[in-house]
Amino acid sequence: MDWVEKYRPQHLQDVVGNSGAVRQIYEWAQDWSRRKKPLILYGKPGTGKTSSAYALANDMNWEVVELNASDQRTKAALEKVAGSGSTTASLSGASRKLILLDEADNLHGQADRGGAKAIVEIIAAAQQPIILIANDYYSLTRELKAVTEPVQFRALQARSIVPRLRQICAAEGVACDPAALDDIANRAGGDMRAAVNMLYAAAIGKEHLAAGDVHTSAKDERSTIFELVGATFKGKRDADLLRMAVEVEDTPDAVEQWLEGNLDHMPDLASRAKGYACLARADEYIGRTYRRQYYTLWRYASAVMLLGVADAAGGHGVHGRIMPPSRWQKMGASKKQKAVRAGLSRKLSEMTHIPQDALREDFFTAITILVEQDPAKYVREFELDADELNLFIHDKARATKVVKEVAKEEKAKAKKAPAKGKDAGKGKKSRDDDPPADTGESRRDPPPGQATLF
Ligand SMILES: Nc1ncnc2c1ncn2[C@@H]1O[C@H](COP(=O)(O)OP(=O)(O)OP(=O)(O)O)[C@@H](O)[C@H]1O
Repeated sequence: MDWVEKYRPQHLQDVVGNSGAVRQIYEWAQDWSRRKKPLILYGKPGTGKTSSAYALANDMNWEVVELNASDQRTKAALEKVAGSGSTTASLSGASRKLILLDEADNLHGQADRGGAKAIVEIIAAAQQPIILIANDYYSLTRELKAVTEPVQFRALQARSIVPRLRQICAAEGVACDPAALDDIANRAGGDMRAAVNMLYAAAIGKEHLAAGDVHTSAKDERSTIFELVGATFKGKRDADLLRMAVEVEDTPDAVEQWLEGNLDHMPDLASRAKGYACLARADEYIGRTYRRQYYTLWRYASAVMLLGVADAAGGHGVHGRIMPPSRWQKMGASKKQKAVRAGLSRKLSEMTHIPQDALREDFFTAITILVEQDPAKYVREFELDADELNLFIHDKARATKVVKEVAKEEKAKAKKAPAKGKDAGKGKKSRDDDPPADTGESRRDPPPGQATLF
C-alpha cells in the first residue's frame, strides 16, 4: 500500500494543520440535526479535505456514501441517498450516512445528469449530512454557495509537514536526516499528499534517508523519463512504451510536461496538433486521478498520451535532441500559472455572465489595458490576488505591493464603517495563494460581490 493511503488520518485529531477548519467541521457535525446545512470544504489539493470528511465520519460513527462526479451522481441517486426517504438508520447500525460529493466544482457538469438546479434543491433539503469538496470556491455556482456553509483549507506550512513525515519514517523504521525532511516539506508547496509521495519515492526500501537522497532520486528519474520520451517520438512498439511508462518513477503529469515540451519541436503542424489533442485528453484523466484519488486512471492517462503522441510523431522523432521541458525547474510555477489563469477566467465569467469560452483573447486584451492603467481599481473590482494581478501586469513585486495596499485600505475602511448593508465585507479576501498560515483559523469566504466591469 502506498504511504499516502496508509497514513491517511483516521481521526479528526490526526489531521495536520487547518485546526480552525477541523473545529468548524466537528462543530457542524455536533449540531447537524439543528442546522442541516451541507458543508463545502474547499482549498488546494492535498491539504486534508477528503481525509477530514472521512475522519469525521469515523469519529461520529457515520457511514460514508461517496458519490463521485461520474454517472453515480444523478438526480435520482442523490434523491435516494439524501432525499426524504433516506432517514432510516443503515443496516450497519451507523446512525447517519455522510454523503460525500467531491469535485463539487463540476456539479453543473454533464456528469450530473438531471440538472444542477435539481441537485442543489435536493442538497438543500437533504435529510442526511452532506459534505461537498472542491478546489476552487469561485467556480461554484451561486445557487450552490447559497445553500452551503464554506470551510476553507489552506496550504500547509513546511513546519507542519515535517513532524508528519518524521512520524511516517519512524513507523516505517527509516532513520532520517532532518535536512531531507525539510527539503521535502519545502518542495511540497503546502501539499501534504505531494510531501508523502516524495518521501515514499525517496525512502522506500531504505534504512536511512540522507539529505542528498531526495535530490538524487529526482535526478535518476529524469534519465529514465528521457528514454521514455525518446522512445515515444521514435515510435517504439505500443507494448514497449506502456512497459517503460510503468518503470518510470515520474508521475504522468511530469511525462505530460516532457511530451508537451518536445512536441513543440515537431516540424509538422498537423502532427503537433494531433499530439496536443492527446495530451489534452490525458490531462483530463490526470486531473480526475487526483480529484478522485483513483490512481488506476493514471494508466489511461499514460496510454492516451504515449500512444497518441507516438502515433502523431509517426516514428520520425523530434527535430534536434529530446530535451527536458524548457521550464522543467519551474514546472510547479508554470502549472500554478495555468491554475491561476483558469481560476481567473472562471471568476470573470461568473462576474460578467459571459461564458468562459466566450471570454476570448480580445476581451482579455481589453481588460488588460484597463488593469494596466489602474491596477488598484481592478484589484478591488475583481477581487484579484497578487498572482492574478501579475497575469495582467507581469510584475510580481508590484502586484504584491498593490494587492497589499488595497487590502490595507479596505481594512481601514471596514474599521471606519463596520458591517453596513450588503457591501459589508466585500473587500479583498486573502486567498489560498497567500503565504500559507495554518495557524488555525479557517475563514469563510463571502460570495464575491457583484462587480461593475468598467
Ligand atoms: N492535513 C493533513 N494531515 C495529514 N495528512 C494529510 C493532510 N492532508 C493530506 N494528507 C495526506 O494526503 C493524502 C491526501 O489528502 P486528502 O485526500 O485529504 O486531500 P484533499 O485536500 O482532499 O485533496 P484533493 O483536493 O486533491 O482531493 C492523505 O491520504 C494523507 O496521507
